[in-house]
Amino acid sequence: MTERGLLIVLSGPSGVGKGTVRKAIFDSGEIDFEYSISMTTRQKRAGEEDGVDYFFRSKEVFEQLIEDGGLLEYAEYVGNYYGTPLEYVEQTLSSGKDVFLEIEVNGAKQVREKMPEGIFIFLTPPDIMELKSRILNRGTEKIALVEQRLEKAVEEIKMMDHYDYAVVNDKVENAVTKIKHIIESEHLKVPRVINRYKKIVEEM
Ligand SMILES: Nc1nc2c(ncn2[C@@H]2O[C@H](COP(=O)(O)OP(=O)(O)O)[C@@H](O)[C@H]2O)c(=O)[nH]1
Ligand SMILES: Nc1ncnc2c1ncn2[C@@H]1O[C@H](COP(=O)(O)OP(=O)(O)O)[C@@H](O)[C@H]1O
Repeated sequence: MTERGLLIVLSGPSGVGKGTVRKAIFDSGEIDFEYSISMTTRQKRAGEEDGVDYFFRSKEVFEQLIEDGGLLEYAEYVGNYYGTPLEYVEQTLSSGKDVFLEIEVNGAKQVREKMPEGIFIFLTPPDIMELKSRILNRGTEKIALVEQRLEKAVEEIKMMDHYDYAVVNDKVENAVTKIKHIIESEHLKVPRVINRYKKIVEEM
């Protein structure tokens, strides 16, 4: 039997740098994982592509998928739905590959309940003013939305104690190094290593 892949969940407030850090880990080429593309009802931003950044869908399509049980988790975030399609996650983990989710905190909580064997990593900003300046610098949100996202961030940071690891995103390289170490250490945990040996013995 193929050993199930690891489920890695990276969460944290909007604008903290989740997308930047995830892309940097992926681009380093040192860690192998499949990124689960989320579905959302929010408007596509300039430069975003359907099926790459998100599956951009209508509210009706999204709500139908909720009803059909097609989402591992979902959340409403500043007026839009965001969710993780279940089938892709399940098939990829079953095929032995690691899956990486980059989601907000309410979704991460649901995943923790359904798949407690996952690794839950919380990415934190060095401080709240730095978070504000990152959201402003990114320039993707209107000022009222920036305020809403910041208010939400304060609530989100309080949920840190539901996670296995907390990583400060001071410099992207630092956060990337730490997260790579976390993933590598998880692969070295004895129960996983024993499973690998069992597989070799079975095949002998
Ligand atoms: N629960 C959940 N949150 C998601 C999902 N995909 C993205 N998010 C989160 O939703 C929030 C808003 O995403 P977005 O509008 O793309 O803003 P950005 O991540 O700040 O660029 C962010 O915290 C995302 O990490 C998902 O599938 N499920
Ligand atoms: N360590 C960092 N130092 C400075 N700026 C950063 C850092 N990480 C990310 N950023 C910038 O902050 C903004 C938000 O990052 P992004 O990855 O979109 O966040 P999230 O996916 O958490 O919403 C982007 O403009 C990004 O370039």
